[in-house]
Amino acid sequence: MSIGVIGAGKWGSALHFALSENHDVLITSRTPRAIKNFVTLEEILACEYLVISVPAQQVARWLQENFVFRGQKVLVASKGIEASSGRFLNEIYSEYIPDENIAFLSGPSFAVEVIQSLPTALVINAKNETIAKEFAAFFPSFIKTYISEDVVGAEIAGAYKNVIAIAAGICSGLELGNNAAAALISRGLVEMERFGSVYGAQKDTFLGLSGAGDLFLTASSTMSRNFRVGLGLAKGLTQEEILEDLGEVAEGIGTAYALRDIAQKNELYLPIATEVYAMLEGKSPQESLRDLLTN
Ligand SMILES: NC(=O)C1=CN([C@@H]2O[C@H](COP(=O)(O)OP(=O)(O)OC[C@H]3O[C@@H](n4cnc5c(N)ncnc54)[C@H](OP(=O)(O)O)[C@@H]3O)[C@@H](O)[C@H]2O)C=CC1
Ligand SMILES: O=C(CO)COP(=O)(O)O
Repeated sequence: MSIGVIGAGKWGSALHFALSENHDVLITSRTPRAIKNFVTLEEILACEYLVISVPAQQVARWLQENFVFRGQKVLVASKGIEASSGRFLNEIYSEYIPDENIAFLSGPSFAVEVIQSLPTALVINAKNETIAKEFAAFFPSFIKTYISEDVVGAEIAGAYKNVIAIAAGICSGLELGNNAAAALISRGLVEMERFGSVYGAQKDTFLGLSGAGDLFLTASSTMSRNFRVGLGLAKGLTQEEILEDLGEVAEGIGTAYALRDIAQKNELYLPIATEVYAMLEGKSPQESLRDLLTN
């Protein structure tokens, strides 16, 4: 049995660390690194189990240019919706990997805490229960794992909470208070669930680790990159300035563009996501938050 991680960013590296507790795990990335067990992509693709942590906006291109399906079982660790097409990750991956071979990771999990072996709970979501259980068994004891069949629900929850986290960061940056933050986060959860229901997602997914759990984590902490994007917008910084400062991926940005497009095409009411999109496009955060929070 062999396991390989693709993408040595913050999350891929943390997952590599965690999975290595009980297994010999290989890792690769676009940029080579002098770390233990770092190998070529070709070697990783020969593994039986793959964990892929390539940012959502790059996944389609990465698969097209690099991926060869040889019957591997794949755990997708990214969270986001493709901005250019509005496609969910499970749709993008389905062109390369059959449903029975793929699982999606969700739940509240800052990489910096996983890398310190702090207690964390994750959900492995897959249509094929056997593969979900196989991946769940690889995690060390400090990571409690759950399994679920609600792939689309987990995916939407994980992607959407990043957009709400941006809004929460703006709310905090504008010093609108705890009442406003609680209103925004709870309305955000309702908005995520309502959006998910259009795609057949289960309500319970939004009430549990993948939804409320991950939303509460990211929408209330400066450890979240997406929350920090919100803080930057509240200061009046542009998207470009914020991203340069951050130096890491903030999936809520691309996902806000994707949601705005999906909302327009399908006439869906997504008030918070639509305002986040508008602020990313230059609308005043004060005006947006007033529109969201007051009569
Ligand atoms: N950080 C966290 O706490 C968590 C993150 N996630 C999700 O994991 C995913 C990855 O995030 P994270 O690792 O934190 O992000 P980082 O910004 O730390 O790293 C992103 C990595 O993606 C790689 N990358 C960027 N562009 C490409 C490309 N075109 N082709 C191939 N690889 C590319 C880079 O590889 P290289 O450096 O080799 O160039 C980089 O290391 C995101 O979807 C995020 O939402 C999920 C849960 C927790
Ligand atoms: O998804 C995450 C934690 O579960 C990480 O969130 P950020 O990308 O906002 O840091």
